[in-house]
Parts: sequence; structure tokens; C-alpha cells
Amino acid sequence: MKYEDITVNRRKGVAEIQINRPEKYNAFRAQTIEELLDAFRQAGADRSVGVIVLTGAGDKAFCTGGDQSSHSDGGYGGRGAIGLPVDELQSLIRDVPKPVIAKVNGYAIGGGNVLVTVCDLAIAADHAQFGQVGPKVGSVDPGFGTALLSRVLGEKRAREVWFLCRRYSADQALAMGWINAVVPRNELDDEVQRWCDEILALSPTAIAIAKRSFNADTEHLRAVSALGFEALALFYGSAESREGVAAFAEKRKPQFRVLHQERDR
Ligand SMILES: CC(C)(COP(=O)(O)OP(=O)(O)OC[C@H]1O[C@@H](n2cnc3c(N)ncnc32)[C@H](O)[C@@H]1OP(=O)(O)O)[C@@H](O)C(=O)NCCC(=O)NCCSC(=O)CCC(=O)c1ccccc1C(=O)O
Repeated sequence: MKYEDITVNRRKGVAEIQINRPEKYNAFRAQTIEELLDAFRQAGADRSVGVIVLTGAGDKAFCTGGDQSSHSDGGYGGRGAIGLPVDELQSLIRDVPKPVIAKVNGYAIGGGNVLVTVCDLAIAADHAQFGQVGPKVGSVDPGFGTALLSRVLGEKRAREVWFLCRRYSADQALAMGWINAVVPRNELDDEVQRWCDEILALSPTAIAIAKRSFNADTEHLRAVSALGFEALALFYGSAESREGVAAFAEKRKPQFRVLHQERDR
């Protein structure tokens, strides 16, 4: 597959997959997800690769979730329940039998933060910011993005993240156990390489078994996600969700409550 939205950089034992849409703050459209699926499948199957690094181009954003400019008519125009097989990508990141490190070089917002959540490890530059914005823009991740986040942060914190849609600094995220390390932005590449080198010195089979064992405890969330994305597709068709998409495009506050109340009339 020829890539337009991502790049893959292979160096000794490491496949670094980069979302290359800096003008969109590395938001993903349907094509981006298809390319990421292809790159993760290849890196996952390649025995010469011991660690996969996921990152974004530039220094503004790691990833800001679904590309709002490709979100219209109740979906994203591609495959799957909502026209964006991001649920398949989240599953694949968990399924590849090697550690996936999120190298967080800026905003990790919405579906971008969900990618951080499903990655095995996360290392952030000190200017990175984390958060979920679904309820601000008429969306939600009804699977790993909510339920797995509560395993990572604890129930109260995860509910706070989704119910208030605040942004959190890299230092706050580190204190909450959301990420593994924070470094000055000019040291991010070297720090991630150090973590890769340590992992590459260890037994790949032991690590693969450990990863699958960690996953087992939350494996049922894959079914929750599949069910949830069917519900999300119905939600995307509603006036309330469409209002969120329109308000983001028009740079105004959404009027959710009026539409929500009108639903009962
Ligand atoms: C990322 C922000 C917090 C940055 O804020 P700020 O620094 O003030 O800059 P802005 O002026 O807002 O943005 C700069 C520039 O980038 C464009 N942009 C940013 N994000 C996106 C995006 N996601 N899509 C398209 N374009 C984007 C923005 O329009 C500006 O461009 P200009 O040309 O200069 O106008 C802030 O931008 C922000 O909050 N962005 C919203 C991100 C967003 O809405 N993401 C989708 C969230 S939906 C969600 O969270 C559901 C969860 C999920 O995982 C999911 C599940 C199932 C399907 C899809 C998703 C999904 O993620 O969509």
C-alpha cells in the first residue's frame, strides 16, 4: 500500500509509525486509519521489529482524533459502523505481539488520547496536553477510550476526563499514571530510543506473552467497543451529534441542551 497520510521509519529493531497530517493537528480520516492498519499489521508480523513507536508529525500534535472536516452526514465516509475503522486500529495495537510506545509530541486529544490509552507505554514531551473532547463535539469512544481509561486512571478520574472535557498537562498526566515519563521536548526522540533499546535487549517471546496476559484482563472491552460503535453510528445521525460537528466547524459553542430536550417532543 502506498502511504499518503503516514510515514514509516524503520531503524534497528524499531518501526516508527508517524501520522503525517500536521496541518490537521494529525487528526485521522478514513484513509489514515486504513494506512495505520496496514503499517501496524506489517510491523506486527515482522520478527525483526521488536518495538513499534506511534507518533505524529511536527511538534504541535500527537493526534487530535477524527478529522472533523471529514465528519459529515453522520459519519466519516469510510468502512465500518461509523465510516472510520478506528475500533479495528485500537484492537490491532493491542494485538500486535510487541510493545507499542506512544511518543507524544503535542496534543493527544479525543481519539488521539484513545490511541495513547491503548498503547502499551507512553512517553511525552513536556508541552504535550491530554484530554477527551467527545461530549464537546457530539461524539464519544464507547469502548477502550472510556472503559480502558478507567483501568488506567481509576473510575473517578476517567469519568472526570470524559464528563468535563478538560485538558491536562504532561506533568499532571504523569502524576495520574496516564503516561510513563515526561521529558523536555528536545530529548523526546533520545528518551524513546533508550526505552526501545532496553526492550530490544529482552526476550521477545516473554514480552509477547506478558503483553497478551496484560490484555486478557480487559479483552471483553473489544465486544463493548463493537456494540458501542453500532450505537455511536445511530448517535452520529442525530441532531445533537450533528450540532457538535457544525459548532466545531463554525468555531462557536454548541447548543446541545435545546436539541436534547426537543428529542422528547
Ligand atoms: C486540538 C485542540 C485542543 C487544539 O486547540 P487550539 O490550540 O486552540 O487550536 P485550534 O485553533 O482549535 O486548532 C488548530 C487547527 O487545527 C484544526 N484541528 C484540530 N483538531 C482537529 C480535528 N480533530 N479535525 C480537524 N481539524 C482539527 C483546527 O480546526 C484548527 O484549524 P484552522 O484551520 O486553524 O481553523 C482543538 O483543536 C480541539 O479540541 N480539536 C478538536 C478535536 C476533535 O474534535 N477531535 C475529535 C474528537 S471525537 C472524540 O473524542 C470521540 C472519541 C474517539 O476516539 C472517536 C471514536 C470513534 C470515532 C471517532 C473518534 C474521534 O476521535 O473522532
